[in-house]
Amino acid sequence: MKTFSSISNFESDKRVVATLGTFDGVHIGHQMIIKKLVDSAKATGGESLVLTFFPHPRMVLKQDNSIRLLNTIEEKKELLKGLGLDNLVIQKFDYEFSQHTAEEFVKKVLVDQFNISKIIIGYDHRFGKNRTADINDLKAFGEKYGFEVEEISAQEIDHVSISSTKIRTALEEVGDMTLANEFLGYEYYFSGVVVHGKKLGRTLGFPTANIVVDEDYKLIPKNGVYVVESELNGELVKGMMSVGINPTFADHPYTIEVNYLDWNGDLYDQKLKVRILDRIRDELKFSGLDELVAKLKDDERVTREFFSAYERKVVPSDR
Ligand SMILES: Cc1cc2nc3c(=O)[nH]c(=O)nc-3n(C[C@H](O)[C@H](O)[C@H](O)COP(=O)(O)O)c2cc1C
Ligand SMILES: Nc1ncnc2c1ncn2[C@@H]1O[C@H](COP(=O)(O)OP(=O)(O)O)[C@@H](O)[C@H]1O
Repeated sequence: MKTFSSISNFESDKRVVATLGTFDGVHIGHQMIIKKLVDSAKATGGESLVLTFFPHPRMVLKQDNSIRLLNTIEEKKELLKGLGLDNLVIQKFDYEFSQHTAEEFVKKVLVDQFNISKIIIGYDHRFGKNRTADINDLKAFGEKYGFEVEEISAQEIDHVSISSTKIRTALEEVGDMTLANEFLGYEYYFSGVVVHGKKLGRTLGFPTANIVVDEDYKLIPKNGVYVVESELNGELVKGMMSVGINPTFADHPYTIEVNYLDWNGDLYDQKLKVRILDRIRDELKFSGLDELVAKLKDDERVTREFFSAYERKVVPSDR
């Protein structure tokens, strides 16, 4: 897969089958669209292309920096590459770009720059300045400029009834990993670097790798305790993760910490990828360390039980 950092950098001598959107999460609804795109490009001897925008239009137009996204740009690249996409164009979405009228966008970008033979798009897609144009306008432009428009119907989209917003809400408000992972079609994951903590974990018999996530816009599920898995030095390792402020300790900062089961070694400064499989419980405030350690032992038991019954319904992202 080739990645382009702007529309104007794109070049290809083949005609292109394109789609556009944010594709946050690259969930199974998105995967269906990308599959159509890749198949259609193969069938016509052309190349597939996804045009995506970064930062998220909501961050720019509504100046809403509180929005957390399911994927970092790096993750999106990885997921789209795995689906066999030929070209990913990441256009900086800024005020200037948002001012393109629908026809300017179609002519300058889709026709002159991408030379599309076809665009595949959802029935409810709106585009251009102030989102004024819809699929019927796009079809009219298609006739004018000579490209096909393949509409993804309401039935096809509603059939899966999945949206990035639903997944974000499930993770942020409930911590519902089962629903999120089912909708994503892969196990939700994040990456980050292991930093030094308070060195308390080891004294409790549960050392925890404290992870600082790569991008601050990456959505981390609601505070609580989770079953996770990582590859450590090439070995698949089970773990339990605590996300939150650890209320047992006064003024504890927000941390993301993983205790890996049956594993011992130094993880400082390593970059880890953590896949989140299930939620165990909310964070609790304990009366003392004994009570905390008793609960950690219980969490460990729950984690082991989870794995002994776990049947993978979805593929891990990197396999
Ligand atoms: C699986 C797991 C669950 C945890 N649950 C809680 C909790 O409910 N309440 C709490 O105050 N701390 C909780 N902790 C955090 C520990 O109390 C402790 O702060 C941490 O393991 C030590 O941090 P350190 O790496 O900075 O030494 C949990 C830790 C783990 C690994
Ligand atoms: N099973 C394990 N799970 C997590 N980290 C471990 C494990 N065994 C050893 N470690 C190491 O111990 C560190 C965590 O120990 P801890 O006492 O909690 O220190 P810190 O407060 O710096 O995180 C990890 O960063 C890692 O280098």
